[in-house]
Amino acid sequence: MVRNAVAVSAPGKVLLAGGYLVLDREYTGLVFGLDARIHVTVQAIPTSSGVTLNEIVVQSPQFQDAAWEYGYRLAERDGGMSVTPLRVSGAYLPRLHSYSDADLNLNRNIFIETTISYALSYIASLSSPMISPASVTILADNDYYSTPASLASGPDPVPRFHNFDVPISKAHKTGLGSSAALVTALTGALLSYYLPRETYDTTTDLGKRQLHNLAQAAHCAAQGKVGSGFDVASAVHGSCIYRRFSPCILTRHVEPGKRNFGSQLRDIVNESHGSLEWDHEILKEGVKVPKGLRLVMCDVSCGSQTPGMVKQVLAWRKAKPAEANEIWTELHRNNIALVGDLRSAAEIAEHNPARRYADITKRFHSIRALIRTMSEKSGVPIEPPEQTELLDACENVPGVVGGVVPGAGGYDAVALLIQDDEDVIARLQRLLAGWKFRTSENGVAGGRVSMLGVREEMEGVRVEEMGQYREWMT
Ligand SMILES: Nc1ncnc2c1ncn2[C@@H]1O[C@H](COP(=O)(O)OP(=O)(O)OP(=O)(O)O)[C@@H](O)[C@H]1O
Ligand SMILES: C[C@@](O)(CCOP(=O)(O)O)CC(=O)O
Repeated sequence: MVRNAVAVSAPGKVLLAGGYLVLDREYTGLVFGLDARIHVTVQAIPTSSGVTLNEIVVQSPQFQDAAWEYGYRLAERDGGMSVTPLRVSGAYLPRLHSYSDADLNLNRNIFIETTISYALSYIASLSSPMISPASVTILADNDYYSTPASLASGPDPVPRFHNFDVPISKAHKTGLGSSAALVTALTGALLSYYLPRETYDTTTDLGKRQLHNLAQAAHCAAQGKVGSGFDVASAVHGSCIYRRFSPCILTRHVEPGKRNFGSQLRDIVNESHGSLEWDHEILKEGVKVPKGLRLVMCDVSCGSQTPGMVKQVLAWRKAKPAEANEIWTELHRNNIALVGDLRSAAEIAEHNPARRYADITKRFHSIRALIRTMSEKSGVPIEPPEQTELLDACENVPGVVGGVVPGAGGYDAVALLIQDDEDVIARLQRLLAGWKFRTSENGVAGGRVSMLGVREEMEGVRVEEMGQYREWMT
C-alpha cells in the first residue's frame, strides 16, 4: 500500500514564568510557543533506492553528516518495535570495523531513535504491525541555532532553512527547545503517516492528547529523566498555562524490547486498561500577549548547564523547605498575576503606553526580585549579576516593557516584552550590538548577546502542506 506523504511542524518555547516551580504539580508555568518550528516530513522511499527491508531513513539536510538509517522488527513477547541503527551520521555500521561503541554513541541521535521506537511500537500495538519503509526529513527554522553574524547582516537574504554546514553536535543551540519540537513533530508525522484518520488525527483534541502523551513518553526516555514536560506540552498545545503530569505515569513501564512494552505503552498513551490517567493541565484561555506588544528572545552566547542548576535548586528546597516554599508561594502568586496583567493591558482603553503597561513592568520587577532571592538563597546563578545588568539596560530602552531570565535562567538567554515597533527593535539591536559580558566570579567568559527573530505564537502542532518543503529535500 502506498501511503500519502505527510508534513507536521511543532513550535519552540519560552518558559516566561514558573521555572523550577513547574517541576512541582502544586505550581504552574506560563509558557509561550514561538514561531520557530521544527518541520518533519514522512514519505514512501522511492522504489529505485534499493531499500526493500524494514528501514526508516532520516535526514536533517541543514547539518553535516546528518543521516541515520534504522532497521525495525517486532520484538517477541509484546516487546514493541525494536529499532536498530544501521547507519549513524553518514557512516554504515557493518562496514566500519574500527567503529567503537564510543563513536557509535557520539553519532547516534537518541531523540530520533527513541521517538521512532516509541511511535512504531504504539502504531504496531493499535493496528497491523506491517510498517512499510519510509523516508523522514527534518527541517528546523533557523533561529534554533545561532547563525553567523556575517550571514545575518550580509546582503543576501538568509534561506528559509539555512545550511549550517557543521555537524549537529557543533551547532550552537539557542535554547528554544529543539528536542521537544523535534520529538513532537516526528511523533505526529509518523502517527499521521501510518495510522488511519479514525485512529489518529492531529487536528482533534483527542489526537492532540494521544500525541502529547506519546511525545512526553519518548522525550523523557530520550532524555533519561522525567522533567516537567512544559516544552513538549507547548510543542503540542502552543502557548498556555501548564501544570505538569504526575511523574509516576512514566516511571512504571518496562523498557522497549522487554516483555509487554507494546501494550504498556499503548495503555499509557490511551489511558486505558487501568493505566493511570494523565493529570496534566493545559489552560489556553486568557493566555495572550496584548496587541501592540511582542516577545523578543535574546541569545546569550555564554550558556549554562541546566541539569546541574535544577539539581542544586531542588537540593536546596529539600534542605530548607520553609525558606524555599515562602519564595515559591510568592513567585507563584506573581506568575499568575502576570497573566492577569497581560490580559488587562489588552482590554483597557488607555493610549499612553507607559500607563497602559505600568502594571506589567511592575510585575516583572517583583518576579525578578523573587528570582534573585531564590538565586541568593540557593547559591545558584538563576539571575546572576551579569544578567541583572543586561535586563536593566534593556528595560531602560524606551518601548521595552520588561523582561526576565526565562526557564532555568543562568547565562543562556533573556526574554523581553516590548512594544511591537521597528524603532524599539532598532534601539534594542543597537544596545545589544555593543554589549559584552564581563567575566564573572562564576568563570563565565565574556560572551555576546544577539536578538533572535522569533516572537510568540499561540498555535501548537500543525499539519503542513508538503509542497512547501520540496526544494529543501534531497
Ligand atoms: N534539526 C535537527 N535535526 C536532528 N536532530 C536534532 C535537530 N535539532 C535538535 N536535534 C536533536 O536534539 C538534540 C538537542 O536537544 P537538547 O534537549 O539538548 O536541546 P534543546 O531542546 O534545543 O535545548 P533546551 O531544552 O535548552 O531548549 C540534538 O543533540 C539532536 O539530537
Ligand atoms: C528548570 C525548569 O523548570 C525549566 C527549564 O527550562 P529551560 O530548558 O531553561 O527553558 C526545568 C523543567 O521544567 O523541566
